[in-house]
Amino acid sequence: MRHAHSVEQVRTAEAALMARLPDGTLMQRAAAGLAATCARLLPRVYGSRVLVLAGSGDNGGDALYAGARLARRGSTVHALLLAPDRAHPGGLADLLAAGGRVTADPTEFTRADLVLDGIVGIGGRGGLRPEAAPYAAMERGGPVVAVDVPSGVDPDTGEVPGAALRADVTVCFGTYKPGLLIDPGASHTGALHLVGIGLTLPPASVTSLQDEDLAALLPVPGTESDKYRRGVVGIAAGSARYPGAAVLSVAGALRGGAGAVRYVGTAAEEVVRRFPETLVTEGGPAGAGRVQAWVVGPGSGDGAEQALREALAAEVPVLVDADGLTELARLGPDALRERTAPTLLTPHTGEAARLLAGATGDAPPPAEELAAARLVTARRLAAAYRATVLLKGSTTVIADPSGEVRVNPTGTSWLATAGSGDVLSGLAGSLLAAGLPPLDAASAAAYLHGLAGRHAAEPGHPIAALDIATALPTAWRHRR
Ligand SMILES: NC(=O)C1=CN([C@@H]2O[C@H](COP(=O)(O)OP(=O)(O)OC[C@H]3O[C@@H](n4cnc5c(N)ncnc54)[C@H](O)[C@@H]3O)[C@@H](O)[C@H]2O)[C@@H](O)CC1
Ligand SMILES: [K+]
Repeated sequence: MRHAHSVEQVRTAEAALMARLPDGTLMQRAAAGLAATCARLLPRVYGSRVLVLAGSGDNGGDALYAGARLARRGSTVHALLLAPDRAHPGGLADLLAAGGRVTADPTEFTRADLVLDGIVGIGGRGGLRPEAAPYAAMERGGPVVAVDVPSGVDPDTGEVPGAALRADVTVCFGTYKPGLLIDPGASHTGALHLVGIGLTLPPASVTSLQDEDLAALLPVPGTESDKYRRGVVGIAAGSARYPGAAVLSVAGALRGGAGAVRYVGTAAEEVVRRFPETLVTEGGPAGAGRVQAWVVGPGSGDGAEQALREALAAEVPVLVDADGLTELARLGPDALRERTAPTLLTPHTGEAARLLAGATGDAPPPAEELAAARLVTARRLAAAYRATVLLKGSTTVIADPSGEVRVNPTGTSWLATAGSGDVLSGLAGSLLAAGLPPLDAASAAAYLHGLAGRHAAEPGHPIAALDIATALPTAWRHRR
């Protein structure tokens, strides 16, 4: 599991540790890790040219001390001070003592072999200030190494309110920060490199599944298993107008580890023709046989209202997607109030906007606004509906009403194709039926779906939604 801690959590842990250690110990640990990473990135440290962009806080201090270490190993190190009279005094003195120099020449940004971004770290708020903003747009050949956080990225949320540096490598201290894992911030970090500084941390505010976590979550049938024990997932999807959504959702469900898939709706003929192993029932969820979890909404069209009401009345986990979400937004959070079993909502940002409007009574916010603030949006929806929310997009974020958040690390932009979400809904529903709690089911499904997209698009070409479902067994088997 990758753990990310909020700025507040990091500050508390740092304060506790600093109280026990001699002054400056933590900063030296950070600077040593930083300089070591830079040395690995440079073909040769001796004779290389390094620029330190240093802001007014301790982030600049880390960068200046790391610059001093590189200068002692023979690099020509320049420091460009964004706030010259407030630069970290100890770091600047050490750099100068090591033979480094201060420069005011911005062209050094393009000339240097390596740039250290020490403008702001976890103390940064708002976009870059005018004196630093031009560096966000300047082209470079060699690497930019961000110190703790690419400057301009909000460390807690991944929001990028203005200009922000783009790094090739981000060296973060003590723990990952949520903003490094969530777009748009995540797209600024390059490779992430964690340097331990000895912090004792509380449970993370945000986590991200890794390969071994997925392996532990995926259901594997035992010798005693039969199809009912493995779970039956019910799919209430598709309509005369959108029969394809039913086929795609069933395709995802069949490869998600449930023992059986039961389909209810008007697209039964198409579903069975494509997947003869599907159990089909006329009518809605209420009249269907035994089901351990429902998926309701993909392509349901006008049938969404009835299907949603019937599925929500069942005392089993329910995943609501697509037209089901539009209907839920109309009903508002009250529609879930009586439920005792978990509910999982899987909106894209447009549906999230409608759901928020349904909860607040305000006009739906612009979807782009929600895409820029994914963590906050997922948490708000989870709290408002008291449901687990999987917010789809360039970084899929899954928020539990308990406040726990998972960020999905897999995926490819080729996944943004019609019907891709229908496959995801079936897959996640299948994992719910197999008994995974909603946060695990949703994060395992997003992880596998992203990997399947990558496998299907390998080495990089357009894919159709059914290709994703077809690649799920490969993703399951190989995982990476
Ligand atoms: N506190 C600690 O024990 C440690 C801190 N470390 C480093 O210290 C950093 C945090 O240091 P600080 O708390 O001094 O904060 P920062 O250095 O991140 O930034 C604070 C300074 O930047 C200014 N500022 C805020 N937003 C800005 C913006 N958008 N543009 C330009 N200037 C802006 C503030 O006025 C303040 O002077 C960490 O990210 C990490 O790099 C590490 O050395 C490890 C130990
Ligand atoms: K930085």
